[in-house]
Amino acid sequence: MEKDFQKTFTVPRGLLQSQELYKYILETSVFPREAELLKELREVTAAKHPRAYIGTTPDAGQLLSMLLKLTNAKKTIEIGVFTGYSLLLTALSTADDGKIVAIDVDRESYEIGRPIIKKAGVEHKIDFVESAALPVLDQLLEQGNADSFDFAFVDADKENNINYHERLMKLLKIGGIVVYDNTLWGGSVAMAGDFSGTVYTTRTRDSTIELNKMLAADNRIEISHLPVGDGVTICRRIL
Ligand SMILES: C[S@@+](CC[C@H](N)C(=O)[O-])C[C@H]1O[C@@H](n2cnc3c(N)ncnc32)[C@H](O)[C@@H]1O
Ligand SMILES: O=c1cc(-c2ccc(O)cc2)oc2c(O)c(O)ccc12
Repeated sequence: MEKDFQKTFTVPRGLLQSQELYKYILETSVFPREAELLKELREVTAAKHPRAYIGTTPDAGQLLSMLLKLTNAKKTIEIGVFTGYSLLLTALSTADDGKIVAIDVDRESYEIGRPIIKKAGVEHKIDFVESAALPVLDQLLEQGNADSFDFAFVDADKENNINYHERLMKLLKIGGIVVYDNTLWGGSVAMAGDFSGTVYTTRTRDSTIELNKMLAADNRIEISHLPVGDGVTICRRIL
């Protein structure tokens, strides 16, 4: 259990004071409520993928699921699929006629989780696009999808988040939600120093700091920045 925990979670303490507290939250409030197929997907990822730790954490996933249900989201975008944890969770949290445009440069990782998505009976909601995300977002805009999406989850190359944000501000409806993952990047956003040679690279730390400043100053959105998982920022488009 301890070894699996270390392998799956990059920041074994999450962002909390102690590993015990993070484990307490997971074991008390998250794992007992996690859908069996999500658990299975997490386990298959840990067994088959050497970088299993980059998957969305189950506590952040639980928040995502709550937001999708609260907003009754139907038309959604996911940027950064990996093996499909947040994608399956989105598919399970939206109505049967929900649609998800799921974008990732890496189809091989998606294929690890796909049999479980099939087994869950939700594959019909998913349009997986194997591509870099920026041109796909531009294409969606050119094809007349402005102001039409209810929800977006962004969890890919953190250096492009500011570029994704500009496109998403056009693609989302007023009232639509975009959630950014990793907005505290292991706590490094508030630490001085050089993170090169660690998972928390300096380049990504610096672009996360830029993103956080930009989101805080953007009057088109309301935001809530939370220390869940690796840091999650919820933005609601208001203009
Ligand atoms: C952190 S993982 C996503 C985790 C996923 N949300 C989950 O629940 O497991 C980041 C993913 O972003 C993808 N990615 C990186 N750069 C990308 C880009 N420019 N466009 C689309 N996907 C990209 C990577 O291939 C990787 O699968
Ligand atoms: O350590 C990581 C790395 C990533 C990552 C790497 C390469 C890409 O093209 C995209 C993302 O993402 C992570 C992540 O989302 C996370 O929650 C923890 C760690 C990492």
